Amino acid sequence: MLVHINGVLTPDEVAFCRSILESSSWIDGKATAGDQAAKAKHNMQVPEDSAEARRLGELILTALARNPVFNSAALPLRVLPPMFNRYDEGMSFGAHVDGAIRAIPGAGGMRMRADVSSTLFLTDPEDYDGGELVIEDSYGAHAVKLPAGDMVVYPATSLHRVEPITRGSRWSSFFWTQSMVKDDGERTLLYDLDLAIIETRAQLGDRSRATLGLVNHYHNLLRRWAEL
Ligand SMILES: O=C(O)CCC(=O)C(=O)O
Ligand SMILES: [Fe+2]
Repeated sequence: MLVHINGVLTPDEVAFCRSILESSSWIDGKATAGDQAAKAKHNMQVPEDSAEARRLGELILTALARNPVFNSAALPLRVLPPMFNRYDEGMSFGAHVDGAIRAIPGAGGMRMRADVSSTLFLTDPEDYDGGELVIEDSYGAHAVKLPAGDMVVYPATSLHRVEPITRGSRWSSFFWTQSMVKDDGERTLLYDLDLAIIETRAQLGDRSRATLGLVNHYHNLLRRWAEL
């Protein structure tokens, strides 16, 4: 399931992130990629352990914690500290799949499973050409290019790529989430059910038996599928 989440960061937060990133150091993005992905990866990243990445990462984690759509779609158990990348003219990231298991920085060798991938856009679409994030699923390929502050969430199981930049520069934050529900199909059912519950609550109120029944069903499915 591919979900577009509006306004994860406010315009002020985007501007703040961009001002910090402007004075950060940048390294070759191959530093954090596995062997196959590294060959396809032509971009720049802020070093994971830099003060700038940590500070902005905290800001994004706080924004995610308050975002109901992210919490419903990803059902996060752990979120890896957000990282920051940039593609200047001519840069791209060819087709690849994200590694299944990642080390949690500073957690004494603890690792987590990457179930959900996210890109949070920090550049508005009119400021660059190319740079679409193209995600493949059983319905075909989806090209995603969102306003600054918006985010796309997609299953880490999908092949994806970033098209070459032909003008300007595309900045974003990207990160992985271990979900309480590792299977994308089950997560999608829970997300759709949550949307139906929101609609039912609005139309029938919280005291209706229909609302109560659906909420009961939601929690019972989550109880059945969640791994903590
Ligand atoms: O820049 C993006 O939108 C995606 C980055 C990506 O796919 C990755 O770093 O694995
Ligand atoms: Fe990726």
